[in-house]
Amino acid sequence: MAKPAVKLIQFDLDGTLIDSVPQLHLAVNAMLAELDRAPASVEAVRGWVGNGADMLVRRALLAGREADYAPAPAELARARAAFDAAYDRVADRQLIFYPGVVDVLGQLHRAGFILAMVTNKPSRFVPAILTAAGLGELFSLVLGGDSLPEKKPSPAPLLHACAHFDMDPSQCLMVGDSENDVLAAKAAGMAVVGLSYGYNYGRPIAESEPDWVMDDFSQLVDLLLA
Ligand SMILES: O=C(O)COP(=O)(O)O
Ligand SMILES: [Mg+2]
Repeated sequence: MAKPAVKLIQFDLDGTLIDSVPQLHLAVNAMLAELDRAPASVEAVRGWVGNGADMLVRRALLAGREADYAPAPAELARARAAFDAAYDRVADRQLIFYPGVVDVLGQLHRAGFILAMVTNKPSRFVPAILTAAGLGELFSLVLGGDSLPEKKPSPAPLLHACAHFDMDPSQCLMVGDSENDVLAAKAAGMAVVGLSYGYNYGRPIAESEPDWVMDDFSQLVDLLLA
C-alpha cells in the first residue's frame, strides 16, 4: 500500500507500546486468591487480554470450569473490584516498553503528527501508566475502554478521535497488536498497522489482514517519516 497521508495516529496500548502482561498477571492472581481460586499462568493471562478488564476478569473466572458455569453478577463485581485494587498497585510499575517505542513516538510527535491513544484498558489506569512511562505529554487525546459506550472492535472510539480533531478517517492511522484494533480500524475506514509481537489471543495478526504487518515498532519510521 502507498504511503498514507496521515495526520492523526491512534495507538493501542497493551501489546503495542508496553508489555503489560506481567502486571495484569499479578492483578489477576491477586483477584483469584481473594476469591479462593487457583492462580493462572502468565501464558493464560496473555491469551485473555484484549477486550478490557471486565472480560479479562470473566475469562479468568471461567478458566478450568465446566462449560455451563457462569459467574453470578455479584461474584463478577467482587472479582472486578479485587482486580482493580490489585492492578492499581502495580499497573505503572516496572513498565516494559517494546523496542523503539519511546524513541519513535518522540520522532512522530516532533514531526507534527497528532498522537492519540485508543485502548480497551479502563481509563482510570491509563494516566498513571503514561506518566510513569514519560509519555503523558505526547498524546493529545486518551480514550479508555470505558470512555464511550462501545470499545474496540467497535469503530466508535476511533471515529470519536477522528471527529475530536476534525479529521476524516482517511487522514488517520491505527496502530495496534490485536484483531480488535484491525476490525475497529477497517470498520472506521482507517488504514491500520498490525504489530506482530503483541497478544492477539496467540494468533498471528496477519490473519486479520491489516494494511501493514510490522515486527518492530521502528518500522513506523519507514512508513511515515522516510
Ligand atoms: O485492556 C485490554 O484488554 C487491552 O488493551 P489494549 O486495547 O490497549 O490492547
Ligand atoms: Mg493491544
